[in-house]
Amino acid sequence: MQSSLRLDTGKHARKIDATRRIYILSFVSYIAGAVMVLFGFMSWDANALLLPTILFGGGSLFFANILYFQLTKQLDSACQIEAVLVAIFVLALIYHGGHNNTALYWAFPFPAILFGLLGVRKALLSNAILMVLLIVLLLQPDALLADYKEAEVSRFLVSMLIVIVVCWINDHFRERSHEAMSALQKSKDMEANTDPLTLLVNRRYIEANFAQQLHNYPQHYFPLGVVMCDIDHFKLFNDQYGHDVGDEVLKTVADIFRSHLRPQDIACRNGGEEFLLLLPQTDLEQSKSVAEKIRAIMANQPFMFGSIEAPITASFGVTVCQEQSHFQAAIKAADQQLYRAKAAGRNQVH
Ligand SMILES: Nc1nc2c(ncn2[C@@H]2O[C@H](COP(=O)(O)OP(=O)(O)OP(=O)(O)O)[C@@H](O)[C@H]2O)c(=O)[nH]1
Repeated sequence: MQSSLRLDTGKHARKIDATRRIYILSFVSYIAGAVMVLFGFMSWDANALLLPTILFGGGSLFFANILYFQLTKQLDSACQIEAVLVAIFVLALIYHGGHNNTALYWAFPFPAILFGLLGVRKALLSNAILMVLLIVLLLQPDALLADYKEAEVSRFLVSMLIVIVVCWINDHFRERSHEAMSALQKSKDMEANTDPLTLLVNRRYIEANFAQQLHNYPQHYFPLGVVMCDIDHFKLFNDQYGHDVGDEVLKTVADIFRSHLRPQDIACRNGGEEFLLLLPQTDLEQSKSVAEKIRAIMANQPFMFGSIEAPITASFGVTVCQEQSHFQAAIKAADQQLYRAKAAGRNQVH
């Protein structure tokens, strides 16, 4: 029987995070691409083609990458390609010096862009690589086309380092707080969907989450065996042994479901001493034989608790559901079958 609830808690958060990355990818590609092409025109000089080439080339590659993303929807690869483009562009621009040697100023937004595109760990690594390459490049002024002042270079490197560290701290704790919030939400959802006594799912889970699963993935579920199970004469048991011992019976019954149903089957505490078993891809005949197996296990294994040893039996109503729109009707039909099993003398499957 399924041991953990299938809840869509994290899915929504992941979707929002993907949207954030798509915004950054689009912003960098379209805006930075357009700015680079514009600067390419502005710095056009037939005798000095390197800077316009860097700018036109960079701009076109950014446009090509966003086109690649639009066509393939491969967000991870598009972000990784974008990060490589960003790094190459920064290095090329700093090597050249840009217009009037102003290239160093343009490097400052890129650590934040890398964090936005790649997530904390990969961004930290790529920023560290970028930083090392910048240091190697800038500490060999003779190898550069640009002409930076010594004081300018040292202040640039220190400020870049500060920007990277601040971005890293910011993103690291943003990610940690998201993880904590999503864990909290998950545990709240689990609590709301679980019966605290038996730790089986409750009716709320069936009506909200499971019904949605049926809608989303009908091929995984239908035909769906629907079994309603109710402990016989439970009131008498409670009256004779006390409510606490009755609780132990409910827990024992839940353990029987956990040990004897398949991982994909779902056992729900429907309320009181009534349970609903949902058996994916199981026809009526198979569902009846599952119910019969559980009935026999319960009937042949007396309930033991301390010095108490008492027989426990249950009655079962079985039906099968073929499509989502009949789900509630199938539960009702299983309930009517259960009523017949009770009326026919209990401890039986109908
Ligand atoms: N111990 C315990 N008892 C519960 C719990 N929830 C419901 N019950 C009891 O379950 C009993 C159900 O009684 P009835 O609905 O009359 O059914 P029954 O005695 O099992 O009789 P049949 O279903 O006709 O066989 C009631 O006495 C409820 O108090 C619970 O969480 N713990």
